[in-house]
Amino acid sequence: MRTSIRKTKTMTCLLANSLFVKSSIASFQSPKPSLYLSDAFCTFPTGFCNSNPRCSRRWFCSSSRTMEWISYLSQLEAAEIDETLMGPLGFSVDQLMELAGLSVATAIAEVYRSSEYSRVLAICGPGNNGGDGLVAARHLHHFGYKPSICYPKRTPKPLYTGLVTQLESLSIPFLSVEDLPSDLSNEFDIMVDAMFGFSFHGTPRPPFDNLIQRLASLHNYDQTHQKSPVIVSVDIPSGWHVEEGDISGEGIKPDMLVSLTAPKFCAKKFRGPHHFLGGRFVPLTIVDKYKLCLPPYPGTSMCVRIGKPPQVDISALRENYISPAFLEEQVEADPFNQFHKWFDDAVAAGLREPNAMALSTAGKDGKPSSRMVLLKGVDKDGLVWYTNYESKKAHQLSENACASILFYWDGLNRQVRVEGSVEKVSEEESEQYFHSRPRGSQIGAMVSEQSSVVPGREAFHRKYKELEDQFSDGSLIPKPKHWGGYRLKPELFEFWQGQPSRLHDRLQYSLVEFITNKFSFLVTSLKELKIAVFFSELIKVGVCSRKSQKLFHSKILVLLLLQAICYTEISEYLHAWRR
Ligand SMILES: NC(=O)C1=CN([C@@H]2O[C@H](COP(=O)(O)OP(=O)(O)OC[C@H]3O[C@@H](n4cnc5c(N)ncnc54)[C@H](O)[C@@H]3O)[C@@H](O)[C@H]2O)[C@@H](O)CC1
Ligand SMILES: [K+]
Repeated sequence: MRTSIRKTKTMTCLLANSLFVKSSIASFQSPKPSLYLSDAFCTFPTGFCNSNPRCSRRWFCSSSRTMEWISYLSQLEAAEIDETLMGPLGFSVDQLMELAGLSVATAIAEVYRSSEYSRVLAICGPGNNGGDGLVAARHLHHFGYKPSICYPKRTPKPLYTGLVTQLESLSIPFLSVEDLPSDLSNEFDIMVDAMFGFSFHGTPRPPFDNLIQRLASLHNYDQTHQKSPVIVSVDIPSGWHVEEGDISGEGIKPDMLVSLTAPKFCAKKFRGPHHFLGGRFVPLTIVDKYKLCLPPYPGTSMCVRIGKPPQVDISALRENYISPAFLEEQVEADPFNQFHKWFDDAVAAGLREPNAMALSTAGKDGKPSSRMVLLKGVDKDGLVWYTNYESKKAHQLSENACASILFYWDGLNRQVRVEGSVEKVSEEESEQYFHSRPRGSQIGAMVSEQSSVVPGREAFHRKYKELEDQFSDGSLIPKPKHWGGYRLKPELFEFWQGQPSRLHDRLQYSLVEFITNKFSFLVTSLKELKIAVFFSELIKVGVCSRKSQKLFHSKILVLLLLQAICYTEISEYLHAWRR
């Protein structure tokens, strides 16, 4: 496709503009919602509670930040579980420590990006809690952070000396207590408190008493609105009573607590914004024996947030996009090739569902609707997705066959907008794709009466089950008449690359602009042709010399040639468009 490319440097905040929320929304009177069949993209969230039927130790806590049903352990139980894991259950301390430290590092990385919080100080104690801190520091190094370690009471066991050697081989600096800068706030963004865990008792002895005090006093900076490092406590905020919490009220107030195995009783007193659970190794025997209620871990994650995420000031949410410049010289002449290039980048970056796109349509009333759908094909003819032909989008497209598609690839700071006209794909194409889908999805499409109010999930599931039984012999599941694909034929592509300070790069390919440019060329050249013909007529009647006559003839020839090229380009384009 031949198109014109236009580049716009913009200083507006593209996302903030489009996501602006009106505060008057609260006054909107909503009737009781009906249960609708959802659009294809939406996946049902997996339950958070693993609903252990054997769980009787539910903790109902009034704190809005704490999960209502999670189990908490006493100091004795924590020590017992530790012994059982490393005794009859066959775990080694190295294994558990590695998984615990990895959980801490992943929880940190989930909340505090290395681009903003790179400088980490891990203060490690003499026991296993200190070991977790050493392991977490190693993983954080590999995640792109710059950790330093303060490890004043080293344990001369092979496990710990090995961890130290591993860190030294990565050139991670070890700082003595004396070497620590007098103002920790200036030097570090994250303080990992890995001094004491569930075996702590009494009051902290030197040098940890002083180190704990220094961490506790960091919060004074908050009060003076200076930037202070965030504190991440491993398993227990060091110095807190394992069950009673911060008895004096003057202890460490961590911003993040990563409870390991299960939270200990003191965690009920945690008031920071980020409470995570790590240590994804608890076997069912332990769950049963201690009647634990623990949340399931999402996907392959090593940590899970427990407690509500903090309330945020939406207006303060902003990202400074750091990405390479996106210049005209670098782009493909054909927007489809450019799209493929960026799509491949999104796949290579491991982004989840890079084919997820927001589809916006509007019916004859002009009121737009958007929803996420999945791109299922792209070639020179356009972009294809499949859906229910009785859905709202289908209804709107029947009234107004134009749509806008938006891809947002977060990890790459990229957005692609595609606009154009839409038509149904052929029945054969829909049939072919329908039968390539998993049988469950094929039955789902038969069950679905999308965008209609359903009596309830029960009826919906019953129908699914009936059809599943009907086709359990593996026979061909017929494509429902109301199911098929759409193809958007692009008229405009806009590629957006986020840049620092909102100086984003946008490159636009516009077919309309291409045609407009070509026509304006034709009009100008026709005018010139008329003038040239007029003068060559004058020559015929002897008004001009023979020399000028030759000049006008060659001009006429050149103009005719250019016009022919222009006509060919336009007809090629129109032909491609009508395909
Ligand atoms: N399943 C589990 O039980 C797991 C436990 N792990 C970690 O292991 C921790 C428990 O480890 P440990 O049992 O080694 O104990 P800690 O790391 O909690 O601390 C024990 C050390 O602290 C010293 N200590 C205790 N009270 C003190 C005080 N008042 N002043 C100065 N020093 C004091 C002790 O002499 C001992 O050297 C957990 O909190 C957790 O971080 C993880 O590594 C993996 C799994
Ligand atoms: K700790």
